[in-house]
Amino acid sequence: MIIAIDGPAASGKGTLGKRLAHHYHFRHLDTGVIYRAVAKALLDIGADLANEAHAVAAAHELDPEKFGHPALKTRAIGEAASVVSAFPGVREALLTFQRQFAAEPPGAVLDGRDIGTVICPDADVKIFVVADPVVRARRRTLEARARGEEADEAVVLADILKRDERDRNRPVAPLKAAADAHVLDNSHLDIEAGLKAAIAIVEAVRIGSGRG
Ligand SMILES: Nc1ncnc2c1ncn2[C@@H]1O[C@H](COP(=O)(O)OP(=O)(O)OP(=O)(O)O)[C@@H](O)[C@H]1O
Ligand SMILES: Nc1ccn([C@@H]2O[C@H](COP(=O)(O)O)[C@@H](O)[C@H]2O)c(=O)n1
Repeated sequence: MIIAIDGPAASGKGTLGKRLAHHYHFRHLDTGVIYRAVAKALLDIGADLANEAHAVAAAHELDPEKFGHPALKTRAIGEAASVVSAFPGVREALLTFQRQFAAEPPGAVLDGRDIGTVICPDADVKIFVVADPVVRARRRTLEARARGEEADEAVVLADILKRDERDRNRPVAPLKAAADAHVLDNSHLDIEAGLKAAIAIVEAVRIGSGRG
């Protein structure tokens, strides 16, 4: 089974994806870290983020062993990732890795922006996670502060809105819900309640498809 989770910045995709994968004993891939890793590789060597050829080369040279690097979490890398992810060549370079990850048994949960629309259009279950931007900014600010970073909620909100705008309006693989996605608004749900709602969606699909 493949579960595709998409949604805007800081909507809780990764948190939900990780927990859903744990619940079903599936593998989990936060695809945002891949684009963040491309951005970090470019920033580390002082390359111009606007240069598609450099970004494509960096995408081809990625080392998945480094996807857990804590520096990938920063706001600056998220912003840079949003710039390089708009290059069609970068997305093309990363397509096979994501599809191969999704195809391996026993099942996979992938979260990102284009999982249900481009990477796994035939996913068994598609969930589009949303939350009020102010709620998302508050959660992200608390998360950064818990890591010991300074964070201003208004700046975080502006950053989230800017990134969503860019991700929604790029010509290739824009952020959007697949036509057959289930929208899950967690603005007023805690993490456990969000997980429960997602499991209910997955189970309804399994029962409907005769696999329950
Ligand atoms: N339902 C929830 N209730 C409260 N906090 C939540 C909930 N879901 C996620 N969070 C918190 O919100 C923050 C953002 O969540 P998360 O990193 O999962 O979002 P994301 O959509 O994966 O972000 P990104 O855009 O970076 O991929 C984290 O601090 C997480 O713990
Ligand atoms: N499937 C995806 C996942 C991410 N992106 C881009 O990367 C940026 C960072 O992603 P996070 O999930 O870690 O916030 C994001 O703003 C997107 O531009 C993507 O294009 N496709």
